[in-house]
Amino acid sequence: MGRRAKHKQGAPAPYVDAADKPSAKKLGKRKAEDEGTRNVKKMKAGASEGKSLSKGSGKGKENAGKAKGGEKGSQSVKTKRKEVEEEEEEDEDEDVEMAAGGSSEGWEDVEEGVSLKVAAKSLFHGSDDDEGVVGDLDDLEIDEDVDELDDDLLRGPVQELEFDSDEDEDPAPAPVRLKGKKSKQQERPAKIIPTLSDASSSSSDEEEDDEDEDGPITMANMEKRSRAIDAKVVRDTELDLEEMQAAVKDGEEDGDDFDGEEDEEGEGEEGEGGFSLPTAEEREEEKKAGGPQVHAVQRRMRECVRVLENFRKLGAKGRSRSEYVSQLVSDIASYYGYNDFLAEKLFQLFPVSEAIEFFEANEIPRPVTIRTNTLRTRRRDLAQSLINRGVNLEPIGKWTNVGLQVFESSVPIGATPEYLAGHYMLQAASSFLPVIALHPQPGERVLDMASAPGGKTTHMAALMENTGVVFANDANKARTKSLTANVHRLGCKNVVVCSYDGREFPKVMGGFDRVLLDAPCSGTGVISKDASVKTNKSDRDFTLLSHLQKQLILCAIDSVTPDSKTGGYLVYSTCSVTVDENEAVVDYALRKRPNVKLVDTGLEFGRPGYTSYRGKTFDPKVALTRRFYPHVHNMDGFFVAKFKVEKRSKQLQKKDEEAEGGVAGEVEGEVGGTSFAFDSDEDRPYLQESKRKSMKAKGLHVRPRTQSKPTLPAPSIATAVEASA
Ligand SMILES: C[S@@+](CC[C@H](N)C(=O)[O-])C[C@H]1O[C@@H](n2cnc3c(N)ncnc32)[C@H](O)[C@@H]1O
Repeated sequence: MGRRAKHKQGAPAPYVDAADKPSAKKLGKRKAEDEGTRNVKKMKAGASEGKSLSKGSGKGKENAGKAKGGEKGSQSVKTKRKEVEEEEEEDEDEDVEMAAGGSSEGWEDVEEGVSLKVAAKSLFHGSDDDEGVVGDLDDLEIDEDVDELDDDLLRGPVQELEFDSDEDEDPAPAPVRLKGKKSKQQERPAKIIPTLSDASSSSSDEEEDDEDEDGPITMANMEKRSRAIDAKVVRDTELDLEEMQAAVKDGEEDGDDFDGEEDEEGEGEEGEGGFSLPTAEEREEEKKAGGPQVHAVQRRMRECVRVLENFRKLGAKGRSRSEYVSQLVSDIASYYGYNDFLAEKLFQLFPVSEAIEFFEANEIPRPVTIRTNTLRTRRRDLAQSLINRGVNLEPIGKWTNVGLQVFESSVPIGATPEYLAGHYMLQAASSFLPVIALHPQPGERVLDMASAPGGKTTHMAALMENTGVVFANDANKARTKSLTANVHRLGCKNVVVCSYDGREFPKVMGGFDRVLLDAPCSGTGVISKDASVKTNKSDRDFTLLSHLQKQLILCAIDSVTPDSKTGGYLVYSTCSVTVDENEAVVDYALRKRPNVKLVDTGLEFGRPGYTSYRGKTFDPKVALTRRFYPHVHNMDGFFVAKFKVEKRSKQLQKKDEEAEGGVAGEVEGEVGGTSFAFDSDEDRPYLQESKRKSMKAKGLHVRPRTQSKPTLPAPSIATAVEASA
């Protein structure tokens, strides 16, 4: 609850409306195209006309005018939200529940499971630096499985949740009728981004495809239509990229930067174009008066984006860039419902206007997708069966041969006979990625170190054709129940479920050909499913999570046998977009384990990982990692890195053991005598800083710092471009 999608942004407009109202910016560049090809941004423009703050609207005066016209409301953002909430409650409650991953049921188990907490606590204490740790996992809200939809949708149909509540002729789980209010999924036909190879192979099919645009999807035309749609989305995406690069270039030419460090003053006139940045006093007054009005916030955000994109020309004299940034971040936080800390953290990841697109995309649910279980059926057979039941679906894209995107359904997609028979898994498209990257082979010995509820485990079992063995581990015993249930339902016979803290590997067991570490994380990539992330994450959570992830990744590396004849790989993934949980962890692993190297993920799309970020420089090979974003790829925010583990030279091994000193001895593993202790020296300043903050928050006396604060400076323009390449 408390999501802007619910309170401020109307349901995405149906196709036709959306076509009539593309964003101002895009209108100039693109002809109105087949609505089926519209990506998330285009839809958004039409869907939230007058409300959306997407890139186009950020620049379009037209929209600014509309927002101005709507300024008559006298309520604050919060009051306004509350009112809208009441109005919409009946219609949308179920919808939001679903979008949030419907996770309430799946998550209740998590609370019950104490094993993780106990184990984690003891392990933290066992580590080198537990004095510096001011909390443990008890205090952490780790994202555990919001990228998996299986548990949620098992208990309720996708479309049914979105239909009029008075359609009670078809109670769940019986099929619901398609008449009446359209589901959001119907209104939101955006495709998940395909690969460029899709585009090139499909051009000849496109015209034909247009002809049967309105006809039913059949097995015969399904692939073809999908390819054509994919191709158009690719074109859109390329245009978006061009636009973004042009915007960045403009900024460069104008001396604009994204690092926020060079806090120069603007040259423009204060009040130019009817907008003037509030002073500190005005902001204070606004706060006292109960916060800004919703339309005023919208307008101010647009104006700030516009100014920041061309600061030298548009920034008011005497006002600094950081004042605009600070105003914008504060408005983003109140408008989208984030705490200030997280709003700023996420804002810093992108160039200004792209940041708004990211926040906007978090308000829109991602497409519903399913993964064919090839142990039980073939995708074309599954698609046919579901089409016969009234499900409107298409293959996700060329990059997966098992995924289907569900657009609408007259039956509960989580309770069809095919679902119950294990023919498919309800699974976010992003969740396919780490398994594709790991590429497990038949006959191998594989470890899924943090596996519940088993979306990726069962995918791996299928790729291995039920041969070899997958050890599916999860520290949370309660969660292994749903994991076991999925393993059974999908007919995986090569899976062994176990429950250890991942940091106990390879002591428990080692010598794996491949390891997947789909790490516990903050979930900043799945905010559209779990809006609680917006407010429940603090600086300290990220410090603790990053620390845990670094410990886990070293254990995962040491669990891989470099002697593997077929493998020797580790894939590290998270459903988070923060650098601390991704590139920083990967870079740490590279430094601590010289016997591993990053290799290409084999994924055909995704942005390269940051090699430098806010003053921190990572190994250049970190560019081989891949980032996925809701606003770019129309899938959950995700991160994937693939490592090849090689033999350690005796010298290196000795050196490492010496460097790790006594700590290595504490938890020495079984595999090849390799040490796998976590060396947390480099985290110590961060942990200490976190402790300071926590003490301050409690009103305790804090001694002055002995060393400088471990903060990272803002990103340079080069970094921003690099990240968006
Ligand atoms: C992102 S979820 C995994 C989702 C899973 N890979 C899938 O595809 O269904 C992260 C999981 O890590 C588990 N976890 C948290 N801390 C852990 C630890 N120290 N060792 C092992 N598992 C842990 C959580 O219980 C949670 O199930």
